[in-house]
Amino acid sequence: MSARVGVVMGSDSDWPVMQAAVEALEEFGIECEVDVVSAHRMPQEMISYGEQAAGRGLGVLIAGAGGAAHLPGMLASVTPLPVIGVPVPLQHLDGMDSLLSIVQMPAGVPVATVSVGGARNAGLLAARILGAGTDAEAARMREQMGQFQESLRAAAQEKGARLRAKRTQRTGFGS
Ligand SMILES: Nc1c(C(=O)O)ncn1[C@@H]1O[C@H](COP(=O)(O)O)[C@@H](O)[C@H]1O
Repeated sequence: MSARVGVVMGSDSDWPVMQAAVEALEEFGIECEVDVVSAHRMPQEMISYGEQAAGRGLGVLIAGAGGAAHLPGMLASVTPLPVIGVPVPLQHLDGMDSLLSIVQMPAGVPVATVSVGGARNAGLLAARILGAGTDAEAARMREQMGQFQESLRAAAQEKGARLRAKRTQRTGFGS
């Protein structure tokens, strides 16, 4: 099966953050490809990657970058596919630079931006986008997403139960 999601990043130094997107996709059995594609450092290759992505069978692009993070927006400008941007936090500015560079896109060129370092949600959002189709793959994705959401609900309930149990264990003054 060919890759359905392209997970690209400005540098291999982004991988510790971006691998969470790949892990989420793998949980959903979604084939993905991973590469370094930089708008700043390899502009021609970046344009080719974006222009060819849909024709190669990809359905969603996840693009992570740090600092002056132009990669997600530039990819969005040359592909009709949905692009999810992941602001990667660097040593300075706590990722605010990455976040603002990705999220403040001009009208007409949308990038769905997740939180700073939010690569896992980027993977989950890609799964949801693929699950919005009308084919069998989409139906399978929706089914699995439902199960995943059910597991979230169960985990949250468990947290509540733990908290309540902790409070009822309190004995005496000041405990
Ligand atoms: N923001 C971009 C782009 C781009 O947007 O084209 N290309 C590389 N970078 C970012 O530079 C940071 C430092 O990269 P190095 O670690 O290679 O110096 C990375 O977070 C990368 O995403």
